[in-house]
This record gives sequence, C-alpha cells and structure tokens, in this order.
Amino acid sequence: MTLDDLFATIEARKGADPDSSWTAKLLANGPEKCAEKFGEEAVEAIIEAVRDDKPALTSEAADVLYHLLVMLAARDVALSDVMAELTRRQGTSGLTEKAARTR
Ligand SMILES: N=c1c2ncn([C@@H]3O[C@H](COP(=O)(O)OP(=O)(O)OP(=O)(O)O)[C@@H](O)[C@H]3O)c2ncn1[C@@H]1O[C@H](COP(=O)(O)O)[C@@H](O)[C@H]1O
Repeated sequence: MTLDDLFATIEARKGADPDSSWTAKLLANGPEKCAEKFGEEAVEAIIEAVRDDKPALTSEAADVLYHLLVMLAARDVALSDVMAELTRRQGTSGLTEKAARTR
C-alpha cells in the first residue's frame, strides 16, 4: 500500500454512495467537514505522541494520513502536487529556508 494507491481509492470514491463508503460519506459532507475531521485526527495523534504510546501513535498516524488525503481530495489538490513541493524542497535545509524567509 502506498499513499498514491490510497489517494487513487479516495479519488474513486467521489460521487459514490455515502452509505457504501466512509470516504464517500466524508466527501459528501463537504471540504470544511473533511478539514475538521483531519484536525481531530491530528489532535489524537498529538496526544499519543505526548503520551509516548507507540502502538496508539502508529494507529493515529495512519488516521492522520488517510484524513489528510481526504481533505486534499475534497479541495481537488493532487497528492502529486504535494509530493512535487516536497521534491522542490529536497536539498534545502529547513534551517536555510527559514533564515531566507522575509517574514
Ligand atoms: N485508511 C482508511 C481509514 N482510516 C480510518 N478510516 C475510518 O475513519 C473513521 C475514523 O473514525 P473515528 O475513529 O474518528 O471514529 P468515528 O466513527 O468517526 O467517531 P466520531 O468522531 O464520529 O465519534 C473510521 O470509520 C475509520 O474506519 C478509514 N477509512 C478508510 N480508509 C481507506 O479507504 C479505503 C476506502 O474506504 P471506504 O471509502 O470506506 O470504502 C479503505 O479500503 C481504506 O484503505
């Protein structure tokens, strides 16, 4: 399973029957609801990271990645564009990038 595979599955759920798919149900609720759900899952992951519960953090991190992809799909942002942005940043230290910011 790759993130590309998962994103393709999520994209394929657009317009599917919300009673037959959790993803279709999320998408049918709109981008704002998808964003809210992503936020909830992120907070749950933060809690497990602070508690240092590694199995729980692993599970919550999977929820975060899934709900991130649903949020992107809801706003028609391609995962490939996000990956291209990460590629663009490759080779530039985060410290260098931060120092070069104008604000
Ligand atoms: N990776 C996931 C995935 N991760 C989490 N979830 C669902 O996300 C939901 C998160 O639920 P919560 O824990 O927040 O529980 P909840 O029922 O929402 O709780 P409340 O917040 O509503 O109280 C659960 O229903 C999980 O099943 C996922 N649902 C689907 N996928 C993937 O998406 C594919 C397509 O799924 P369907 O769209 O359902 O066919 C699946 O084959 C999986 O690969």
